[in-house]
Amino acid sequence: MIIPNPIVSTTEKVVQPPTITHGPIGPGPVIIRIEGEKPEKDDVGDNVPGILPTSVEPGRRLSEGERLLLEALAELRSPCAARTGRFLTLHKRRRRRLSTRSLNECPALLDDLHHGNVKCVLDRVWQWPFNAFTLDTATGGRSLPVLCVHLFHWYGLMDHFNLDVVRIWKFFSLVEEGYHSTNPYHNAIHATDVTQAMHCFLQEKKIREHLSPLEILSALIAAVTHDLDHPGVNQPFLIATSNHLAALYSNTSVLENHHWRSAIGCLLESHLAEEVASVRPELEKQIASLILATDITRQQEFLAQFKNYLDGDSLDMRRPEHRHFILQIALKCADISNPCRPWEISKKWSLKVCEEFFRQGDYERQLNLPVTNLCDRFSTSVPKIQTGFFRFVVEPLYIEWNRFLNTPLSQTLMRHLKRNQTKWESLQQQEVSEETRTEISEAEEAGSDPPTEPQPRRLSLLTVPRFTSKASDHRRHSVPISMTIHLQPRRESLPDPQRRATLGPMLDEDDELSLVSSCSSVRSKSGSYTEERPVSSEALVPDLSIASMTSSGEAQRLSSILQGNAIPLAPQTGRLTRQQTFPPLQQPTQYVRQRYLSATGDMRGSSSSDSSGGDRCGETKPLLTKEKENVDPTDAMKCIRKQQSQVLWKRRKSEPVGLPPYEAPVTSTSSIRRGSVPADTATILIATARPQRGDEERRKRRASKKSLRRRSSGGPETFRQKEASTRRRGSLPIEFGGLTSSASGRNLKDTMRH
Ligand SMILES: Nc1ncnc2c1ncn2[C@@H]1O[C@@H]2COP(=O)(O)O[C@H]2[C@H]1O
Ligand SMILES: [Zn+2]
Repeated sequence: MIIPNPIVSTTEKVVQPPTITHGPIGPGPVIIRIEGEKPEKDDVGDNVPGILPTSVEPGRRLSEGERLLLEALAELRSPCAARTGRFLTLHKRRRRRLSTRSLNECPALLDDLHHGNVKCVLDRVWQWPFNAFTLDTATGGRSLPVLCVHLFHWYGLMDHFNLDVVRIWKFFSLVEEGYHSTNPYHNAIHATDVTQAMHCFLQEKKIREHLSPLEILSALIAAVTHDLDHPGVNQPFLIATSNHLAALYSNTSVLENHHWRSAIGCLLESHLAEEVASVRPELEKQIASLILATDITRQQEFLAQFKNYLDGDSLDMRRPEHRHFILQIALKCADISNPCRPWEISKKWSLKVCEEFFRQGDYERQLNLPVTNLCDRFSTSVPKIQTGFFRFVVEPLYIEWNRFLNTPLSQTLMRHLKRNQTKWESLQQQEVSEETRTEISEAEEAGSDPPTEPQPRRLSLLTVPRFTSKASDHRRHSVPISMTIHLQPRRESLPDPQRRATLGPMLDEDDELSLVSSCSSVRSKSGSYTEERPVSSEALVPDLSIASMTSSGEAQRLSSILQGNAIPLAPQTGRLTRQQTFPPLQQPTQYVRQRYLSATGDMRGSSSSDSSGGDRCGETKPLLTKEKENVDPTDAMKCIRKQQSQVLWKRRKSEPVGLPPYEAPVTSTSSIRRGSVPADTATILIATARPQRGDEERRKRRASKKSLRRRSSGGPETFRQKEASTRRRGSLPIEFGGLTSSASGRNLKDTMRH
């Protein structure tokens, strides 16, 4: 079978403004790229799908005027914007192009592949032990379109709806592109996995024999787009960071609303919508409703209804609304089906999803937001998350699903689920016993009884800050100084050797991610703590950034277009430019470079100031006020810190304790005092600092009852914690609550709220 090349379109020639690219150095000769044309041999590098480079009028050099004009056009529609502009929370997509990407230019090769490994995988696509990672490898990272096109043929949807295969390819390529390949979990492979699970469920007799082609079409499209353009953080994070999507969807099913609307956007952009014009309203309605059902916070609602139907034996699959309900449940089950895969596959998903949680925790920490329990790599672990998720989320749903289907497939799912659950429980148990052992030995070492005060779990795995000599010099009390989070550009970490040894039998050496959450601190011989460089996992190189659409105005506009209330934007102007919204865990310089890829004038203005390394706080003000939801987090954080420093400085003057001279702004390597520090600092510390187990001073304090009593009777931390929590309003991060008393804090809060 010849797989159509999704890129070289012979049937359509989209009229788009040309984009231009320069040679490697300086403006140089200009190559014009025109959509739909075949590339020159040597110019097939980093193509935007649908835009292939070619030299028009070979040999002719452009005049200066033409060059400037084309440059201006390119600014409007740069390759980056073209690649990322159609979605709302886009970011850099593929960091490196897989070498097999060049297969796009060579369908015959792809065909060979298809008849090889890919065919092998696709031949078994109806079976439950499906490994989406294998398909992804076999297809050179194109599992999503390969699987979907295969399924569309298999179900006869191409013939039934008379679909153009090129448009179908284009549609799935757009969808694939809309997934963030740098998300460990919410990426195109997850979409492939869920679609395959959905395919298995659609094969179940109880379901299959009643479904109409339109329902199959909706179910497959919903499955593959259900997490489209997922930013890798959850809804509470979007709300807490005042993301424009949260405002757009009134804090309700924010991501799911965004996913289905992005799906419709792909239908439109690929022109598939035109091909299904006769059924389009119903198709869109079903896609929206199916995707909205995947909101995990609505689980109880669906589960209760499902139980109701099953208890009353009242499901009638001849009724469209009942079929639709079952498709909703099927998609929900498919979405959380990874715990029901064979252990090796399931475990891989578990590690990936947890890594994504932990990254969110890192963002929260960096922003001084309260770290979500589930996302705190220092206080929870993969086995703990998994046992909870399996028990409280997956099992209840799958029990009912099995009750409904009651087939070999559903029994297989339950079997895998139970087996995997037992494995995670046993891993968790080992973890607990190991921690208990560690605590006892530590207590013995400190010459005291085991601590009676409640200790955060897994304290021994806390990241201990690197104390700069300067900070240590200034330290006056026995209170641990903390807590600057040294966030390196994110990498995956491996479990520490000790823990790996404990969990050894359950783990493979090639596990890409840490089974435990993190063990990034090690103690050197000298007794000081150093950070262990986490081990990189190439396949899971994290986001450099997460980005968002230019403005909520554009989001609103897209929204109204999708609802059919507005004239769609012309292709040239309909592309939304990208801007970062969330903090990148990387060096600011790298971030600046990416941040200012946007063609927005204001942003360009800031770019130069950024690179000059001047006082960016003042310069980011227009950003904070003008482009509210797209605040550069690096700038925002610097502003926050600067303003904090101003507050601290003011307070310090009246502070009874002689504090070391404060050096503003606080940088990532400076430390924040704890204990006797001024009120606002303490509040910040609560959000960022965690007690450091193993810290010599803390051991001493633990051994000293007097010291313990002093702490528990309302020491600064206790007091501030109380104060911080009472001050906190709504979804406002703790840190901002702590700043309410100061004018600068108020200003900052106002600014951030927009
Ligand atoms: N193995 C897992 N462990 C913990 N959470 C999971 C796991 N699999 C899925 N989830 C969560 O369940 C959610 C289902 O919807 P999403 O795919 O949007 O995001 C998913 C994750 O947040
Ligand atoms: Zn999902």
